[in-house]
Amino acid sequence: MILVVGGAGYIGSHFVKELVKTQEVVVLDNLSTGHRWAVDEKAIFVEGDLGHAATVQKVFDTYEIEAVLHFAAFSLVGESVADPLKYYENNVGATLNLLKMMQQNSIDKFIFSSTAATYGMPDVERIDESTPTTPINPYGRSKLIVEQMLADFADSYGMKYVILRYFNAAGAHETAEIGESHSPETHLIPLILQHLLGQREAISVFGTDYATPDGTCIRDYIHVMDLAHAHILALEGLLGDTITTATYNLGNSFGYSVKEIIAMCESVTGRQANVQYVERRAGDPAMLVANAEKIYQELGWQARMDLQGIIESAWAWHQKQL
Ligand SMILES: NC(=O)c1ccc[n+]([C@@H]2O[C@H](COP(=O)([O-])OP(=O)(O)OC[C@H]3O[C@@H](n4cnc5c(N)ncnc54)[C@H](O)[C@@H]3O)[C@@H](O)[C@H]2O)c1
Ligand SMILES: O=c1ccn([C@@H]2O[C@H](COP(=O)(O)OP(=O)(O)O[C@H]3O[C@H](CO)[C@@H](O)[C@H](O)[C@H]3O)[C@@H](O)[C@H]2O)c(=O)[nH]1
Repeated sequence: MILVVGGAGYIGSHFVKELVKTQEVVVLDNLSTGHRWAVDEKAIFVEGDLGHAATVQKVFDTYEIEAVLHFAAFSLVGESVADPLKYYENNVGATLNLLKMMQQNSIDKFIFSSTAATYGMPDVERIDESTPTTPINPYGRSKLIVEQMLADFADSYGMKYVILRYFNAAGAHETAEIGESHSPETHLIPLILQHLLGQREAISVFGTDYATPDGTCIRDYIHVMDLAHAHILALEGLLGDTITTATYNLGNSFGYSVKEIIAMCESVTGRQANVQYVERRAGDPAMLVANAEKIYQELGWQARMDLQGIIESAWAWHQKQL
């Protein structure tokens, strides 16, 4: 049995849909930002908080858990700057509880959802795993602290782990049964598509004076099912004892500016956006683009969906929400 913490969230629920094809799955989620409807019906669902020791212990007592995948976190850069306590409490404090309960129950296989935000503002075109990690916002720091705890736990307690540093997740499941559904929504692609569906008056571009070719921020967008497949490979590696500890970037290795994303959304939907140029958002680095060669070399993982495919799948999902 595999435990997926945060499996009712955007990325976790897409992973669960894939995992239930081959494994028995328990999802633990407090539904703070996730949705019960997003959890595949083949998975067992437990509503509860990973920071609550008795809740986690009950899951470990009830099910024989071989490995834990940890997707649960707060993950908004701007919010983390406004309210760091919220981020350290949930992303570090509650995660420490989960790791402690795993140790007490002799569960030693762990996959962690980390982020490109751990790199901060690196001065490289493509970020690889050896790029220094100097996060520039509390969200990135909260994830890096967990990464460092995992390394210590591996050294001292023999914990086996895979850290996956995602770049910007986007897109929806091919069935359009699940997709990105955050409230409030803050992510660029869903905001543009909601605007193009008439649900928002305009799309704001945060900052036009970055040191990038068109002055807007550049990000590397990766399809949520490509992320899901990488987790399957990582899990197979841990369960098959071919991985003890590993850290991988997960991105498409292409950078797109905010303006380019808006243009691609316009092209996919055949609709014209009303764009407003506003101030920078706190905590945003100018450019984050992955070098994802390591996971290709070691696990054979490659992204399958390009930007157009990502936006087409997201568009299918958003249209279905009307
Ligand atoms: N979305 C991205 O682009 C992106 C990029 C890099 C990393 N990540 C990381 O990936 C993970 C998933 O992101 P997402 O976009 O799916 O977020 P999400 O908010 O949709 O999902 C997080 C899930 O965790 C649950 N959760 C949060 N705190 C919990 C707690 N204390 N106990 C139990 N459940 C709890 C929420 O209810 C939600 O279902 C996060 O760890 C995030 O930091 C996301
Ligand atoms: O209305 C908007 C929303 C966003 N942006 C910009 O679009 C880019 C992407 O923003 P967003 O979709 O909010 O994602 P990020 O802030 O890049 O963060 C995501 O990607 C990170 C990894 O790169 C993850 O760690 C985070 O969890 C995840 O939220 C950024 O430059 C934003 O400034 C706008 O210009 N207007």
